[in-house]
Amino acid sequence: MSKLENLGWVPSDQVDEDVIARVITVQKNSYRISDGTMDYFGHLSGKFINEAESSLDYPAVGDWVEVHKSVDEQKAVIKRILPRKSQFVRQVAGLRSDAQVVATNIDTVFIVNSINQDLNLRRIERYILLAYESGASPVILLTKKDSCSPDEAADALSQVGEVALGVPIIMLSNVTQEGIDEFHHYLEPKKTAALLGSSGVGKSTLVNTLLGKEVQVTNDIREDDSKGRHTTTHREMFVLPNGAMLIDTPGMRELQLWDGESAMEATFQDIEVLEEACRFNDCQHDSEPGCRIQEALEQGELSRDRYQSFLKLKREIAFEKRKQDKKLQLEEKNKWKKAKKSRQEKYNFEKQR
Ligand SMILES: Nc1nc2c(ncn2[C@@H]2O[C@H](COP(=O)(O)OP(=O)(O)OP(=O)(O)O)[C@@H](O)[C@H]2O)c(=O)[nH]1
Ligand SMILES: [Zn+2]
Repeated sequence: MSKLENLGWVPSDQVDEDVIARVITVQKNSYRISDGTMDYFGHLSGKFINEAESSLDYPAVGDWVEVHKSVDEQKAVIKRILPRKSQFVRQVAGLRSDAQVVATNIDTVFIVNSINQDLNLRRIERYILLAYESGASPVILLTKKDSCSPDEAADALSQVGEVALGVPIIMLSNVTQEGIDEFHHYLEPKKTAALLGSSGVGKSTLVNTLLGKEVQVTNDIREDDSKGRHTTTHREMFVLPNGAMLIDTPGMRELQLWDGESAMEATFQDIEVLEEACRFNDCQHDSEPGCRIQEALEQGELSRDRYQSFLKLKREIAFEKRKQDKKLQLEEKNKWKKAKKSRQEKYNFEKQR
């Protein structure tokens, strides 16, 4: 068995495993990659940079890349990225619609919320949407079970169950360790997981108990900085003692929606069904008499908050899509301008001959 499989690689006869590695840390334009035996400093080949069309084409934590390794120097030239199974994309603030890939090839994403303070159903919906949009499977973790009464816990579970259709929900406590075993059950060897959730819900505490002190040290990277000193860089992808991988990168904490049309259907299956059942084809589900959505809202079958949240997310996605379309238009225009210029140059050149 190749060492790559310990990093989650699925053997394929189309790929030569000797030249494959996985990106474990990305810092600005420097990459750390691993082939399961050794870590390498990675940098992009000139061809790679030339051919990259957008920021989405650059390597991110979790990517499988084809490399040319130099074992002696622990360096590797990254030649291409293998097709991604899933990707989390973050938007970069600014006028132009631009995006950055935060993490890729994630099998399971844990949506972390604490039960006590601010259990926010709308935020959970949003995270489920993000998970589906990325291509990963969501699992919901409700933390700090120790800080609420059994009744409150049961209430939280039923509320979350209503918005998280078909998504596993685990309640746990880092203090009493209740539910931790069930959580571990979802961390499968050779599969990659990531944590998603607001600040303070207990993500770092979970990661620390998962890793234990010893493992964390081996997962840190020692490298020379520009002044020749050894500095320790925090690795962004860990191999857990049971062989599961965990991605913990700051970018995952700043995720926004990005082209989630199909993910909307998975997240709001109940509303999709109601919309389809509406007997008016082009119903705005606004005030039309006999509208199925309106009926469900009035009868309490569909909560008003959930419907509002659905509409809001839909608007947000439509807005993003318009922004992306504008960007595409602009790029098309530039391409055309370039082509026109080169035609002009060719013409001038031929005229001179
Ligand atoms: N009562 C209780 N407190 C917890 C539990 N888990 C974490 N905490 C506490 O909650 C606080 C925040 O936990 P962190 O693990 O730092 O939360 P985080 O999600 O990593 O937050 P950021 O690093 O800001 O994203 C800390 O004071 C923890 O001790 C739990 O299960 N029960
Ligand atoms: Zn309707």
